[in-house]
Amino acid sequence: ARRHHLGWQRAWRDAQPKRAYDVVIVGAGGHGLATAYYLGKNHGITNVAILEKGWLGGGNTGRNTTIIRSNYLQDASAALYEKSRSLYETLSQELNYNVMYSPRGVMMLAQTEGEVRGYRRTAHANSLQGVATEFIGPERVKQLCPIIETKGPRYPVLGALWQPRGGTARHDAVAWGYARACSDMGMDIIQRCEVTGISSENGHVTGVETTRGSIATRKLALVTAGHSSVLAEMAGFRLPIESLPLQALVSEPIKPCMDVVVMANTVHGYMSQSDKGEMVIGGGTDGYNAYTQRGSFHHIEETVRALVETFPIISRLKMLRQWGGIVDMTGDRSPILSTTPVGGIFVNCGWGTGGFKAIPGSGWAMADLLARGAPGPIAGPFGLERFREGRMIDESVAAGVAH
Ligand SMILES: Cc1cc2nc3c(=O)[nH]c(=O)nc-3n(C[C@H](O)[C@H](O)[C@H](O)COP(=O)(O)OP(=O)(O)OC[C@H]3O[C@@H](n4cnc5c(N)ncnc54)[C@H](O)[C@@H]3O)c2cc1C
Ligand SMILES: CSCC(=O)[O-]
Repeated sequence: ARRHHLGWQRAWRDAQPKRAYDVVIVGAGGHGLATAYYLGKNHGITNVAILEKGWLGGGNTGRNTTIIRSNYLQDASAALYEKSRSLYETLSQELNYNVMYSPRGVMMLAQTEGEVRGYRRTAHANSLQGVATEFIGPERVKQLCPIIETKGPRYPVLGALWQPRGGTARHDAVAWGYARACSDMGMDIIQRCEVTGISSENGHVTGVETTRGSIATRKLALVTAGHSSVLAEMAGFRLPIESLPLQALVSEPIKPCMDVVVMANTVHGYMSQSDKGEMVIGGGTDGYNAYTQRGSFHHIEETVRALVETFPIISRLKMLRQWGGIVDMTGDRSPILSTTPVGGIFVNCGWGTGGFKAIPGSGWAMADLLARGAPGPIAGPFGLERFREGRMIDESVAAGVAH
């Protein structure tokens, strides 16, 4: 019983930093942990440290509204997000950890004629990309989600882009599952260890300064979401990223009333119901750059008011909790998986408001880039150079809610 009891409690070692590693990853969020996991699993590289200034999963990965989908427009996005969505399908088995993946279906409402045309276009693109989506009419929307008012006076529901195998997963469990697997492979996850400086020699990285001492490495991955520009500045280069708060809120728990995810870009909100019964509600980013992770009253008003015509039931709900994260927004709303101007330094960032769904696919592609020093087919289009070349991968419409 004692061994079993200890086995149950064992999650990941609270490792002490060594003086040097083959690879150092800054940021123990979902993307950093998944990158480490696939480095070990796909490439046999395990002399790895994942450095986290707070607690693992405490950044955006532990603060998001957990929507998983791959119904983006561009071919490069479809390859990345569909790889990720398909890895989520068996992630619990892969990690032997229940990440509670729930393919309950995701719909993006069309509430203007422009959105009808836009989502029909995306549905056609998805069918060419091997992503299973379809454009459905208002009757089907009502059948799938009876609490929706499809005949609202200002924004009637004209249809939706429907992805049946989209859904949600438990965000903490995704981080914890990857962390335990990395620890079991002998990697060191070092929490409460902030990177405060990055050293290099003759244009190549040599190590990092941290609040727990210096650590040498010749291969460094910066995976720090809203703080990516801060880390890049330590290394002496800049990133085309803006950091803004993105907020979310949950209502008091109520009886099951919604078993799909609904996103409404026109009114700028989205909603699902958690397994505990809370309505999980999100909207757009705050209108200014900041590093706060707090909620704000005006946001409740803005987001709930936007959704109340489409979901009248929320007008009588009490809101329970509100919070924010710091999202790393690129101009084209697509991520950056890339080498950098400093030899041996790589970045995985720019996931903005929609990177939770990409964690497994991003980790897979980033591990490949780190192991081989050059991007594979999935990471290839997402290099930093696209911003110099003007080769945008424009997903500003497909972003969760148009930001
Ligand atoms: C409110 C909200 C709702 C969202 N909803 C969704 C959604 O429904 N679906 C979806 O796909 N995406 C969603 N997202 C986006 C998604 O959460 C993020 O894109 C994703 O979690 C980013 O993961 P990450 O690992 O890159 O970053 P994080 O999880 O933020 O991890 C980065 C880590 O780096 C650490 N760090 C920073 N600086 C340092 C340093 N100097 N030294 C050491 N460590 C450092 C931080 O502490 C942090 O833990 C949402 C985001 C928010 C905020
Ligand atoms: C925060 S928006 C969620 C998404 O991109 O599906």
